[in-house]
Amino acid sequence: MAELSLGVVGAGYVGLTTAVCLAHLGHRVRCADIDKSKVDALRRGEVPISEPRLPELLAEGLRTERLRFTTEIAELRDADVVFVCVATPMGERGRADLRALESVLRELGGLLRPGTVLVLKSTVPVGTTARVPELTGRDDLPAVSNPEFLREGFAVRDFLEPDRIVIGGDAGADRVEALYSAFDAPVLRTDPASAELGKYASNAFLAVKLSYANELAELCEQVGADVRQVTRTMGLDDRIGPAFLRPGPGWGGSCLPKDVAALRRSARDRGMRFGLLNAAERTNAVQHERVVHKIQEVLTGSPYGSPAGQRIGLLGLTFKAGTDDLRDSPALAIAARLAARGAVLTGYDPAVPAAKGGSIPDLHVVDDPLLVAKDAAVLVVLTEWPDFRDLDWAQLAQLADRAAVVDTRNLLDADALARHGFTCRGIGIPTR
Ligand SMILES: NC(=O)c1ccc[n+]([C@@H]2O[C@H](COP(=O)([O-])OP(=O)(O)OC[C@H]3O[C@@H](n4cnc5c(N)ncnc54)[C@H](O)[C@@H]3O)[C@@H](O)[C@H]2O)c1
Ligand SMILES: O=c1ccn([C@@H]2O[C@H](COP(=O)(O)OP(=O)(O)O[C@H]3O[C@H](CO)[C@@H](O)[C@H](O)[C@H]3O)[C@@H](O)[C@H]2O)c(=O)[nH]1
Repeated sequence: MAELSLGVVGAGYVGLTTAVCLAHLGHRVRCADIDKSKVDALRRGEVPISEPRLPELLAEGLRTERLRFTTEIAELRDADVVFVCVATPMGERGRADLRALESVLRELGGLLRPGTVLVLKSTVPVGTTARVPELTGRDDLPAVSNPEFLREGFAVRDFLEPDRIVIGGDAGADRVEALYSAFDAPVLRTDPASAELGKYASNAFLAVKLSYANELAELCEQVGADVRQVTRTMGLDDRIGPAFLRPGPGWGGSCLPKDVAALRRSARDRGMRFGLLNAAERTNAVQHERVVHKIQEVLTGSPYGSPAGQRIGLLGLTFKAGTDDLRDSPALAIAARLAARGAVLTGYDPAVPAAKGGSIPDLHVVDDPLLVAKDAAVLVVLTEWPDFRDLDWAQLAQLADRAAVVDTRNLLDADALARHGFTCRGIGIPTR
């Protein structure tokens, strides 16, 4: 297709990935962000987040001069299509906070040429795309909802090889579809409301599935079953599928919690109680507490015993492996609960340097897993980094006060750890 001039607003996980990938596909892309230090870093070819392939694609875009970064949104005025990718975090009473998005749309309304297509890639509540004329003050800017489904840690891969592309809208939708013509993925053309809701519905379903797995893990412990075998049994049924059935410390990240809350709230605003979402959220909060109880049981012999004054070593701080993102991390939620009860916490994460972790309250972040083990009464695996399997567990056993592990991701080989004298308690599996 003919090379288009594209604009992207927001250079975060979604905006930066969109910008570098569209430049990679041969388009001229201007990416605007209000964060000057981020823009300066990107111009130097430095990627502020940890995502495979982003550095190479950024370098390529800068080298070919197809990709440029700016703090001036006005530089997007000649674009044929503008992708809006700013954050829509959790706001009051669970509602999506649309202030950044609304302000961007107002600004764009003051500068774009008639006919420029506005693409909402940010996750937005039903009805937001329909409000674009009101927010821009223009009726000559076609608006399309094109939700993004990429996962952190796989951002580039998921963008370039998506499971599906959803394009909600009428005017302008053909031009957006053409941008994706090189992709081998089903394209769903929908109305804007269905596209917007499809995004929330997908994330909320994943959250429900995870809460189900976490609750099931608890039942497994009660009845003496092994959740790994139970979920394998379920996952081999094509109708269920094996993904998103691994129990853990709770689901987190910058998307699932805020999107479940926003969907629940938008149902509530229309007089509907979406009970399943309430239950999934409640189960998630309970999961944090279950992990704390498990740790307290290992420390004191009782799930309700106090961890005050005890040294606890945390292995993994990010919300999942493969990312350096700490936003809404269950690991930090659990750390906060333990710290509030007087535990003394040290943490290590391969993606979180001590300098960056310095801002986490009540947690001393170190750059060496051995320092986490030193004098610890228990080690807690909170993120499923595969590197943790290969730690020098013999040395950790020598450094620790007690050789005890709570493995909230069922990551470690309990038999191998037992050879070094460790007891290892997982989630939903028989204790060794
Ligand atoms: N992170 C993900 O994995 C992911 C995946 C799919 C969809 N989403 C959705 O995409 C949206 C963006 O998420 P994200 O994680 O990329 O956010 P982010 O916080 O990583 O990035 C947002 C960027 O927007 C910039 N920004 C804020 N106001 C601006 C303005 N007025 N003008 C220009 N730039 C501005 C910020 O400085 C920041 O760099 C959200 O709606 C999110 O729900 C996120
Ligand atoms: O079997 C599993 C799978 C995931 N998780 C947890 O679930 C959370 C979310 O994981 P994931 O969905 O991989 O994270 P994100 O990168 O935030 O991606 C989700 O949120 C994005 C933003 O909307 C969407 O685009 C993606 O499709 C959607 O998967 C994390 O805490 C994981 O540790 C588990 O506990 N067990």
